[in-house]
Amino acid sequence: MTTVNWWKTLRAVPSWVYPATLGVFLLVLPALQPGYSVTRQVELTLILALIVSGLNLSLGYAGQLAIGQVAMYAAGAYTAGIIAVAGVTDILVQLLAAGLAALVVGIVTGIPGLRLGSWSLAMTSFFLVLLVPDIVSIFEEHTGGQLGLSGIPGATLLGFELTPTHFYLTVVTVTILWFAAFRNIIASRHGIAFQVLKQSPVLASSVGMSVFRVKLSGYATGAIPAGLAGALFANLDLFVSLEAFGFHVATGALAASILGGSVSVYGAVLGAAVVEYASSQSDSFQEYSLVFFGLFLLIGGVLMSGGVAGVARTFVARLDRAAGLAGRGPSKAGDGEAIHRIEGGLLDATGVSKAFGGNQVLTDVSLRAEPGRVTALIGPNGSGKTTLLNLVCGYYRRDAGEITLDGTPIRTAATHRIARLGVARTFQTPLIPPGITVRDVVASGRYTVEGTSFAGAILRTPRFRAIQRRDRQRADEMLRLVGLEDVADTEAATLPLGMRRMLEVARALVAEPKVLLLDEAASGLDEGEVETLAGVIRRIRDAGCTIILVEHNFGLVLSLADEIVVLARGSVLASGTPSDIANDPRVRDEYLGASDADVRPDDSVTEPAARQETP
Ligand SMILES: Nc1ncnc2c1ncn2[C@@H]1O[C@H](COP(=O)(O)OP(=O)(O)OP(=O)(O)O)[C@@H](O)[C@H]1O
Repeated sequence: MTTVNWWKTLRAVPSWVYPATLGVFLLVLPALQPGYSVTRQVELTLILALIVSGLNLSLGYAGQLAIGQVAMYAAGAYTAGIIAVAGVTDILVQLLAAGLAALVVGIVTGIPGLRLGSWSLAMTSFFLVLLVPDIVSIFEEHTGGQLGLSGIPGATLLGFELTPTHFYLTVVTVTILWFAAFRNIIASRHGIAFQVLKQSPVLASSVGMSVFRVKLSGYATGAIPAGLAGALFANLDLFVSLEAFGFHVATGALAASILGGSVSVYGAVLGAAVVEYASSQSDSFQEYSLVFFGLFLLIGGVLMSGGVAGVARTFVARLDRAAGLAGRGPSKAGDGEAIHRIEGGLLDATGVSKAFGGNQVLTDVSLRAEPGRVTALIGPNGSGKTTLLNLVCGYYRRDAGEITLDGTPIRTAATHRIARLGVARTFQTPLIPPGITVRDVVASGRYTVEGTSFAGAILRTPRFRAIQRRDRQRADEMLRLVGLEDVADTEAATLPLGMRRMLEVARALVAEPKVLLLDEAASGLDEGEVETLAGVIRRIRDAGCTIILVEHNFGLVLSLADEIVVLARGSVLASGTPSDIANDPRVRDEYLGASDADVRPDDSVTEPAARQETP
């Protein structure tokens, strides 16, 4: 068998089989009688892996810079220890209580940290770790203060005392179950939502996500495994002391996360294994642990971009390419793809004004976009086109004027609520999150269509599976529409600009919006790509969608638009049909900048003379 065939055989095996094999090996390990030190090493590694996985979830996937996992670990350990001393020795009850305690700490500290924005969460979580000794001292009577919490009775399960082997099996089982849950979350739309949010809150809200809720759910969910780890730790030595929750542990967890690859599920186990093994090897490692952790951070973060998991992914991608398993190139935009009827909405902006400080960007601008029509918004650079789109989407608050959708005023400035009303958009610079496939990028546009819970995602309920199937189906339809079905499994961020622009159109369209805002969707495309885009826009329009097209490509505008609104210095200079606009001398002077440009409606695709590159 050649190397290529070996690789193809390995890749044909479902990816969950590899971690499952490791899980089974750890479960049968006691039968090999490995000795106390090995089982203890495995237990400590898995406890650390649980903490690190929480960090991967909140920091790596959801992008929340916070290192409070150690405080949640402490909350879990003390909760389990205290209730055990009080007589509740059942490990299941302790795990539940510890997970809940950690979740509460995550929510209570996450709300102010995230509400205040910027670096607040990082600072809050930093102080949280500093607060642990004080809180332990305040409740000294229960926690044992500086002396530690001793006298914890051995754990039981449904009335039976756990032997050391039983306890080892409990640690392995809890870790396997959590990692299965973690993997299911990451592979679900919630995991994709975290990555969308990490790429850009603006993008997240444009597909209807509440940025605050998604951030909080990422941060708080990451607390749960730390709490479970705490409960297991309390039962390991039946003693809990402050030493286990210091900064060196927080830094060790961070080092393990970065070394294993923070944007990965199983990288947490790998990173934890390296850190735990190194810590157990010598006393000098313990003494200079911060220096070593710093080294691990450098190796994982700088030398190996994305840690060991990142290196492994690159390696796999290379072997896939060599074996011909990578996606094919783009196909022709699918003329045959049936596009559903879209209920377009009537978008009416009246007398809209907006100033940034002393800079009056829009003055008394009105625009009416109707279903089944393309309304183009054109004008020189800086005339306020994108600002108007941003006011429609709720990114900015208008100073004056009214914007209505089907007669209902859009009063809220919450972008995700406006997106849920049926307003979708693309961006001047495509916003495509790294690390997710083309299909998942499109499916992320359906985040608010048919809600699914975390529990549904973890347990893979029939409802969750049905919604996931529909997400994939609709995403594939959109990909066929824009001609990207052959690259559906490719990492989206690696696509060239033209394909990323098409991808944004597919993502915006997948939730069947009433109004589609296209912000310079043809910018940077070659002639063939512009033609493909024009075909797609016509089909969306014919399906009934309301389209507002901000575009510098005057030829494209003339060939596509049913109505054109020309902005100049923040005011409407002219509006009318393409031929009205093409023949309007004011437009030719102001916008085209050449009275002899002689642009006719049937002109080929050309850039206006006044076009300057936007930064
Ligand atoms: N958040 C902001 N803060 C301050 N000024 C802003 C902001 N957003 C836009 N502007 C200003 O508003 C004016 C209009 O910008 P806008 O991006 O809306 O123009 P545009 O017509 O879309 O230009 P282009 O064709 O280059 O994209 C510019 O002078 C810009 O500097």
